[in-house]
Amino acid sequence: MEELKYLKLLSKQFPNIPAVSTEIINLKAILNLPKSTEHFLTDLHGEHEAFQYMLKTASGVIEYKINNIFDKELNEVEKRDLATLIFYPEEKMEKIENKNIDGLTEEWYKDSLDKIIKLCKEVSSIYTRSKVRKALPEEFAYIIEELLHLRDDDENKKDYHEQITSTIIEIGQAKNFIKSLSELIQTFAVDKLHIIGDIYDRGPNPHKIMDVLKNHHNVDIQWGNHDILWMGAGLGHKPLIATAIRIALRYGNLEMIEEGYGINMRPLARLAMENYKGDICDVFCPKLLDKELEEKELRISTQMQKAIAIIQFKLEGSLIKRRAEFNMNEALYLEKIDYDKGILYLNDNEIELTDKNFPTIDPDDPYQLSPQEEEVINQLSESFKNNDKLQEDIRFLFNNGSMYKKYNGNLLFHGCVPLNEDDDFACVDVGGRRAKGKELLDFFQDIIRKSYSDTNGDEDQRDWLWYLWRGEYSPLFGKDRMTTFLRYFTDEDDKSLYKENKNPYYKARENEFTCKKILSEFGVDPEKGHIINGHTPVEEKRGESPIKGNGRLLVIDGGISAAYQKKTGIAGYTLAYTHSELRLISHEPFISKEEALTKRSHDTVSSIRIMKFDGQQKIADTDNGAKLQDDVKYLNKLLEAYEKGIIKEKYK
Ligand SMILES: O=P(O)(O)OC[C@H]1O[C@](O)(COP(=O)(O)O)[C@@H](O)[C@@H]1O
Ligand SMILES: [Mn+2]
Repeated sequence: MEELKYLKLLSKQFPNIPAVSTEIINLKAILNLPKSTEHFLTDLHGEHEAFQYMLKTASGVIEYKINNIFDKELNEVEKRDLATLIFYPEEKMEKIENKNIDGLTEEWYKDSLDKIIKLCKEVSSIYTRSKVRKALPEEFAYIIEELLHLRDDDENKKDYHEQITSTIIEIGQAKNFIKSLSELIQTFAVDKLHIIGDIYDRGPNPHKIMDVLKNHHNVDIQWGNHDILWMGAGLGHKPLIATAIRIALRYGNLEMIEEGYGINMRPLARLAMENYKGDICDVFCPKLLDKELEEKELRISTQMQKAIAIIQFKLEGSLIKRRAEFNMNEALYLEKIDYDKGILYLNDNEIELTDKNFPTIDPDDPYQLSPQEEEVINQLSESFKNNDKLQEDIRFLFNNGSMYKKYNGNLLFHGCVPLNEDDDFACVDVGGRRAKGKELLDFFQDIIRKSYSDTNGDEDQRDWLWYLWRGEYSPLFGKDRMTTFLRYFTDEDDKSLYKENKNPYYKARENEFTCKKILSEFGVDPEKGHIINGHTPVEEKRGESPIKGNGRLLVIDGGISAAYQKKTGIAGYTLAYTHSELRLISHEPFISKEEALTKRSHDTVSSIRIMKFDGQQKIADTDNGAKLQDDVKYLNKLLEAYEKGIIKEKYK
């Protein structure tokens, strides 16, 4: 009965036998198309240019195609020229124009258009006509569609094709065409983009990465700890705002806050100058990566970092006291200090502080903000909450992100599934109950969504975002503690004070057994699926492998973040999942767009094949394919109902 009701509903969309039949034929054809490419990136950490490059090149997929199609026809330099024209069409054309006396000749345009059209045909060939049509730029949709559907061997249409390209050149539209077609190639080369977390912090341009993601045709995000930090900050959570600003100052990225988001930092600068005047506080000096600051600017920025760090520690202290269930008393440092002597009493140890200047701390009430600190953080909180760009960015993160994702037989998450010392799922007290494994991640996901949708701004809910940033059982953080305070204020020979211990997950994931257990817990086939992780830079230099658990788990954070490249020795891994293989790609550090444009040889990416499929993976083998197959099943039933007269056909 239920089924009949459903079929009747379906008959509104497909009112007669020809309509149902057309749809069945259409869906069956789609199921037979090759699976489109998925591209996995992680830990972008504000490195907008490197990210753009990986995206534009589809981690080597485009160069790979150029190699295949133009194998004999073009030499290495010509192939690279074609590749860079597709990656950076405007800049590349400008370069050639400036170099050649004749500028861009008609012959050059013709030749380039021909090659680009050929490549575009190839990358779009795995999609249905209707999907291709939807991706076309409005202004040239009709012409591009014509060009893409002309067959190379159709002699009759050869003149027609040539006529189109020469007219494009004649009417001065060749540049625009090359640009549009290049963008199309980039769009078609990768159908689905997965970002396994950490878009924010350390690098200079997370706000620009967000703009790219917001415009992407098909992206999902698995939240990282640094994203949660900004999502909470955007909701006005003060300890998270203080942390986000502190990290921006630490990495010399004030510009991102002031210009990228247009947040006024003058009140904090004033507070810093008034309270920390003459304070040397070297440890608060920004880690400058590629720019130099003037002496005065450097001093102010250093003092600002200290000022906001103290605000952060005070706010965190109050939060830890308010939320006993977070179990973080260990981090209540400010009340364990003898301010006259400058000594920290920690677990029976007396530790001399390296910096004893705490002008805004009242030893009797160390977590109390001074009136000026209070004013500054309130003003910052209002600026964050009322900032249109930031609100747009975090809305996108809340709406398009999740704690984990199951996609085409793989399990994607940023950090870990917390385990205990016995390598079992850690059982954690959360929100008045105990949860572990998938249930724990679902709990967090739920609370994150509520923290956004609950417009009354329940502070208790938002504290969980802070917990996810740095709590012991946070699947996004995956360490037992965060030792920021100790790293700023102590300098013991014994660096164990600073040690942040990773959750047992990070050892256990070396075992195939644990990986399979986790895959099963999340309902993913343990024999075929993979866990795909970010978060911990793979130290290739020290011989660490990104492939763990006998191939069941892949860590693709090799450090796109410039700040981590010394440690890793490379510039990150990405993963491409095509219809024929799963391929892990290791990248050399990205220097600059300029260098990418002038390089004469092809990209120095090396790749490891994780899995090669027998034959070709079809759409029928994907999650979407399963849904389509289900649709076909019901359409067949509808067809039968029409044939048997159970449901009456309608014709207009
Ligand atoms: O190097 P910094 O800026 O002090 O940051 C270190 C902090 O970042 C973290 O590594 C977290 O960031 P990641 O997710 O990028 O690892 C903390 O564990 C650590 O306390
Ligand atoms: Mn992380």
